[in-house]
Amino acid sequence: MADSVVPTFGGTWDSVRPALPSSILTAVASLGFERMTPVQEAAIPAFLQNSDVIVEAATGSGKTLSFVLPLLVLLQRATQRKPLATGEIGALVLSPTRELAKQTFSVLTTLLELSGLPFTPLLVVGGSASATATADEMARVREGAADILVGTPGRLEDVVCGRKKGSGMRGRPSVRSARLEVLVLDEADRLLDMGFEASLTAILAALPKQRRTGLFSATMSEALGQLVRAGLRNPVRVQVQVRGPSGDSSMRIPATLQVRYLVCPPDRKMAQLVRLLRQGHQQHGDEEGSRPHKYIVYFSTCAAVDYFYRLLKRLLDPKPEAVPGGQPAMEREQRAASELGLDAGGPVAVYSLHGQMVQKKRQMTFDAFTRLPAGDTGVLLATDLASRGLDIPDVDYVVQWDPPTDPKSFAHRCGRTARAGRRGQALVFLSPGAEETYVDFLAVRKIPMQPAPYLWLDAQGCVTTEAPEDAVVPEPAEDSDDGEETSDGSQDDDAAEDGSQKLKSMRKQQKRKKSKRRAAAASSFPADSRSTVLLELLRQYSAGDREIYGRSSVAFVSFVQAYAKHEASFIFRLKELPLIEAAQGFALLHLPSMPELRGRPTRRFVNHPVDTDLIPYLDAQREAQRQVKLAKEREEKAKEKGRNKKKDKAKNDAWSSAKREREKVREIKIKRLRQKDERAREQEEELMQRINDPEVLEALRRDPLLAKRMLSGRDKSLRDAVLLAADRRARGAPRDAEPRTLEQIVAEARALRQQSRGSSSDSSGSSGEEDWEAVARKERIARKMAARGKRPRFEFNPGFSDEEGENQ
Ligand SMILES: Nc1ncnc2c1ncn2[C@@H]1O[C@H](COP(=O)(O)OP(=O)(O)OP(=O)(O)O)[C@@H](O)[C@H]1O
Repeated sequence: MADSVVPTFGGTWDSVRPALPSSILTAVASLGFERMTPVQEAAIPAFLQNSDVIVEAATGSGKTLSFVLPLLVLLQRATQRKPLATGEIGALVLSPTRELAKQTFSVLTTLLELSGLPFTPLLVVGGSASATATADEMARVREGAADILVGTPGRLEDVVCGRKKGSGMRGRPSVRSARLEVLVLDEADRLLDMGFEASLTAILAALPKQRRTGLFSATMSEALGQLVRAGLRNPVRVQVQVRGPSGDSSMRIPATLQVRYLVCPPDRKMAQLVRLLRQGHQQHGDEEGSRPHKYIVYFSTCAAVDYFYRLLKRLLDPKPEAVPGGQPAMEREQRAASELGLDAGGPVAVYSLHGQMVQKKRQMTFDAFTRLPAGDTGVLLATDLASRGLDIPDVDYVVQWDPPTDPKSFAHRCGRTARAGRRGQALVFLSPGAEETYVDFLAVRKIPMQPAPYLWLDAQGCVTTEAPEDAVVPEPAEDSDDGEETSDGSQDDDAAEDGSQKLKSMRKQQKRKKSKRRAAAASSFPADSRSTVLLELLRQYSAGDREIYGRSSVAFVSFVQAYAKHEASFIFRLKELPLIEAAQGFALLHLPSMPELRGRPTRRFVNHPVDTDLIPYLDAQREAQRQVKLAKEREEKAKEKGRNKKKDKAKNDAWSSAKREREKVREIKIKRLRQKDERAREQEEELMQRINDPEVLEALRRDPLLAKRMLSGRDKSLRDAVLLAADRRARGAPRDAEPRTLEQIVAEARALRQQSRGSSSDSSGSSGEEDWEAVARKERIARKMAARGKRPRFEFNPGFSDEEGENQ
């Protein structure tokens, strides 16, 4: 990359008023800095004149020196008459991340060494590389060996406010801050965000009101609402803006930074990234100093960084031990990679950096990437942990795989390149559709972007911006990926009956049109077969290495969750994100089960045929451990199955015996009923023989209502009548000349019954009762049989129907 320094510098150091001490002038001269940057020129005098300052200037414009130099000068002034006592601190610098705190600490240490000023700085950050380092740090704080503390809010709160680690309770502060002269909040807008609220409030409360406070950031105006919390007094606002290319508008990014965007479906991002890395080498060959060789690629989540780190490492810098099948397999893979133009320019060193890594590894990665040998190509995959303040030398290109959740981070991410007058490039991938409005959104925020061309591979595997002739634009997809229905409009015609329905129908139509437009936008990209081949290659990596496979779904799910949390949610709408393409872009073997995929056209996603349980770890020891674990799980499952079988059997047995019991009871009941029926039948037959007395039958026919009542068992008198008739016949009594009514017959029967009760035993009565029950039963049976269309076995027709009887 060209080292050309754009003339963005101001006056010389000795022109500062009030003048900087000679020790400081010597120090900056030793650093090789001949002139001040515009922000230094404006902020240093303001801070030195005992004003609180709020400084906003583009990334890489030299803000660190803008506060470090005045801090040293103010501290020197304050301690000239009365030096700081043991345990007293004179200045405090707060940074949002450990990396940034370390970087500031290093600048401070260098300046102190070069200037010979008698102050001792101390770095106070969490997660020290070793327990010894932490103990050492604390011992130095206790001994009062520090005049200037630089650190992160959490740890500084412990030291300044005396919070007891872990308990959250206050103890005795490790330092005395009554004579604190200068407080600096670097990346102040981030520190004033909610995440640091508690620690920051506690620290500010512990510091004296009489102090100089400086707030510094590239996106300071975003935090203006919270400034009052920082306890500033009549602050001077320093805002350094950059002239745009047309000279009329101001920009929030360095003039040497070219920011571009590429609209492409999410499944093309990987191919674009890889081609971008290769393009740099291709355009500039090995001509040292002219080609980009240091890239940072930002992802929204730690899991995505972890996953893509493994994929890219295997793709761009393969090692035989990282390939299943060793050297021969690696050579085969390299041949495939060569067809995709991946081998041009030699290996690319891949690094990863995010907040979930242990501090030691974080530091090692950071150092390794910072000291990447000249001429080597390196890519650092990072989260926003590395977006602010980090001054990594010679970063040429910043790629944003996803736009940041917090829009403020966009400028900070881009600002890792094009620092201190160097040139740099930044690229952000946007999905077709709603995300394209991000360009206007950033333009309003004074970050202008230009479109970037889509990168292709020609027949020789070289990166080109020309689409190959055979690249065909596919037909728009039938099903849109936004979960909205795409029925034709005809069915809505009926719905437009009243006003509200009309409105509803119009809205539906608008929605459909929008969704079709989006689908058309997504599918208007010519097919890129080699991008698909690349994704297939990555899927193969995943299918052969559990280390990669295990992280794939987690990365994708975390990406989707982060997407849903975008602060610019009116642009980044999960509903409109083509999730299936995004999953393909993550080279997933199968879609994870997640609620966000409900209603999406998942049929478009082709699952990989591999049995995912059989995917091994390449590390033999880890795989052996997994196998042991699997065996244990299988054993446990088998045992569980056995236990379940027993349980099931017991359950089944219990159920069967209960069933048997129920059947037994039923059989007994049926048997009893049958017996009862049999008895009833016999009784009925007997009764019917008796009732065949023509006189009784006649009477029954004549008085059907009474007959019905009696036969239905509500009046047992008929039974007596039958008995009487039987008696009369037995006695050979003559029939009356006049036909008798049923009532007369019954009355006679009753009288007779009374007589016979008086003279004979009760047994005859009881047998009579049984007969009458049988009569009632008989009548019921007759009715049932009639309903079934059968004739009763006995002839009995009292001459009425139920309905007639009831209705009368
Ligand atoms: N006067 C100067 N002349 C030349 N280089 C300078 C000068 N001042 C600072 N630099 C260099 O510019 C680079 C960027 O400086 P610095 O890290 O202070 O930027 P910054 O404005 O704090 O950026 P950010 O907003 O990203 O934190 C550093 O490498 C630093 O050494």
